[in-house]
Amino acid sequence: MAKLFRAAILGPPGSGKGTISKRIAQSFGLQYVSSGDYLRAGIPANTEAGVQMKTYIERGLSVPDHVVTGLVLPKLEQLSSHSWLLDGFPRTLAQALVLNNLYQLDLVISLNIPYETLKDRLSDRWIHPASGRVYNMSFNPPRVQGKDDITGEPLIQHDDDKPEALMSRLRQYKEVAKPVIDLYKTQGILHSFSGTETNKIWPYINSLLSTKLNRQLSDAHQTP
Ligand SMILES: Nc1nc2c(ncn2[C@@H]2O[C@H](COP(=O)(O)OP(=O)(O)O)[C@@H](O)[C@H]2O)c(=O)[nH]1
Ligand SMILES: Nc1ncnc2c1ncn2[C@@H]1O[C@H](COP(=O)(O)OP(=O)(O)O)[C@@H](O)[C@H]1O
Repeated sequence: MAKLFRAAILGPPGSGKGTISKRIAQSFGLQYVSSGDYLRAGIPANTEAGVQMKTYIERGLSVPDHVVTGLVLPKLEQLSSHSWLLDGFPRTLAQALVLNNLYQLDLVISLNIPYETLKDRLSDRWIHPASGRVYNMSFNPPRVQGKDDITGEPLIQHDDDKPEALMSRLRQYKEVAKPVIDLYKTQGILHSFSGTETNKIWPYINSLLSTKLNRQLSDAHQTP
């Protein structure tokens, strides 16, 4: 059996993690595991804890580690025979250490996108709240303006995607992400990509993954 491939993509809100992850999942057949999607889907709306969690998500604040790991790790257990790509997890060092105790990642992609670009993208980001589907009015607009492509339901804009809130979200992201990035750098599995356009970064990520996955496959074939 081919060896399983485990990867994660890191980057600030708006850096294109979701957009790039979907391309990776499609091109390389990895299972896509998004902590944001699981949090949105997994939080019971009608409990006090659920209401509190929703407030974190709506404001773009980090949800407590035990809540996120409690949702993501069981999903990974279900995917024990699959190769996967994590989007948005781990976000904190505590999450990274828990993950590290269970799985050895093969590759971590880190996206470095200038603040001005993030600000422009997020102020133009529209979301279908029930599914987490994301649109951008210039980059990937919905087929009908203001409506989700699949359900036809209205799209909304998050308050925390507005420039005033974004600055503090990004500052918080940077502080929290640094030790996570350092951990993966030390392990020699970190690959960073900088730029302002997803379509220009994508060919480099595509080629990195092709190389890594081919190498992994040929190593697996050589193992007696
Ligand atoms: N203009 C522009 N928008 C982009 C580009 N890449 C992604 N986006 C949009 O920017 C927003 C943030 O991207 P997303 O993948 O949700 O980032 P995430 O928060 O890191 O998961 C979305 O509205 C995307 O459609 C790009 O190269 N140019
Ligand atoms: N690993 C995580 N740790 C803590 N909170 C998280 C994590 N992943 C997602 N969240 C919460 O879910 C929200 C939505 O996540 P996501 O869809 O990845 O959006 P974004 O890329 O804009 O941060 C985040 O703003 C945050 O509140």
